[in-house]
Amino acid sequence: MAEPIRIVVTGAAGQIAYSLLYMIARGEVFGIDQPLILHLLDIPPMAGVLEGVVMELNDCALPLLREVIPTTDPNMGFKDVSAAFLVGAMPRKEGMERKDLLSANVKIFKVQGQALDKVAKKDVKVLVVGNPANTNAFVCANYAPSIPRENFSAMTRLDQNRATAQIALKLGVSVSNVSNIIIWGNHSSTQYPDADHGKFFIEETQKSVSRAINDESYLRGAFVETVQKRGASVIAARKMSSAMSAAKAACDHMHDWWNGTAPGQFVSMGVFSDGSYNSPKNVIFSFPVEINNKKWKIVEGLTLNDFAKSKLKLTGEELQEERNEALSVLDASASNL
Ligand SMILES: NC(=O)C1=CN([C@@H]2O[C@H](COP(=O)(O)OP(=O)(O)OC[C@H]3O[C@@H](n4cnc5c(N)ncnc54)[C@H](O)[C@@H]3O)[C@@H](O)[C@H]2O)C=CC1
Ligand SMILES: O=C([O-])CC(=O)C(=O)O
Repeated sequence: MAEPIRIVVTGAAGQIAYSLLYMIARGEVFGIDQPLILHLLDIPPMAGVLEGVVMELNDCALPLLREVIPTTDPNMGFKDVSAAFLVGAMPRKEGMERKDLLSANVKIFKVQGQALDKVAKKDVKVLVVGNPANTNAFVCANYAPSIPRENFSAMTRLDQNRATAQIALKLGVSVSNVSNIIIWGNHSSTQYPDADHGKFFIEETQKSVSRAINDESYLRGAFVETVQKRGASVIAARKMSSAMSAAKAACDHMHDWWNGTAPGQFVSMGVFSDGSYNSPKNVIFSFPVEINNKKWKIVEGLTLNDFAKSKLKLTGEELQEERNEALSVLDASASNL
């Protein structure tokens, strides 16, 4: 069997981690032949809860799990890790937008970027889940200059999964038959869920999602809004933000980054923009990507109509605003030292 690899989950005492740790430790992300050492990072007030999580992980008697290391020290949490799930951050409550969390959460990602830079493996794959995820990933990467920028990503896979599930429901097919639904831009209510390039299989034939649905007002209206507002709808119903589905999406994102995408299929990830599709450069923007040998590549050459272009412009502008606000929060906190 392979040598164990070290994986860190931050916010390990929180609700997303409670589902996520189990899925990782079962082998759902890195494979059923890959032993793991799990690092569980949280803040000092949660040290007692972390102990309980460690007990439960041990009690699961999972064959791949070689060791569990709970810690409240980022330098120990990130030491020699090959993959990092950055979940630890404050969640929003009813009535808030995700960007309202910016001033509270952005500082966490500065500290964690610095620790990753110092002690993680240089090829570490970093997935930021904590909100506002795109801007936090931008901050984290900027404080980890010795790690390539393409190793930092933000999670829009939950949005992709939500969008795929809505389309499957509309078509009356299984989600596993639907692919290439895209999330563009920010993990926020300005994101653009796009089914125009979607495909589905029925009776062993591949068909176009938009042609089969043939309802532009749905695809530009209710579909887009349902996905944009799904996080808020879950909060309104549960009084807590999505956790089980967020954990599943984090596993899907890292699984595909680690193992690659099938030929002709793409997935959405927030990654550093190179200006593709007229997006602003130097923000973490969600694009359709194909993955090979653990490297993602933006899918180029897709045709966007004027409606899509206007949506990409809006979400790109929001990301630029968030980035500028994050930088001013960090400047202000640096000058208060
Ligand atoms: N990108 C996405 O699609 C999604 C993102 N989220 C975001 O994920 C984050 C976590 O959500 P939940 O697990 O529900 O929250 P939670 O409140 O249940 O858990 C968060 C955990 O992070 C810990 N934490 C806070 N600061 C930390 C730090 N500096 N280092 C390590 N741990 C720290 C807390 O002590 C807590 O245990 C939130 O920001 C939420 O908005 C949630 C769902 C989907
Ligand atoms: O909506 C929230 O605050 C949590 C989240 O990011 C999501 O469920 O997509």
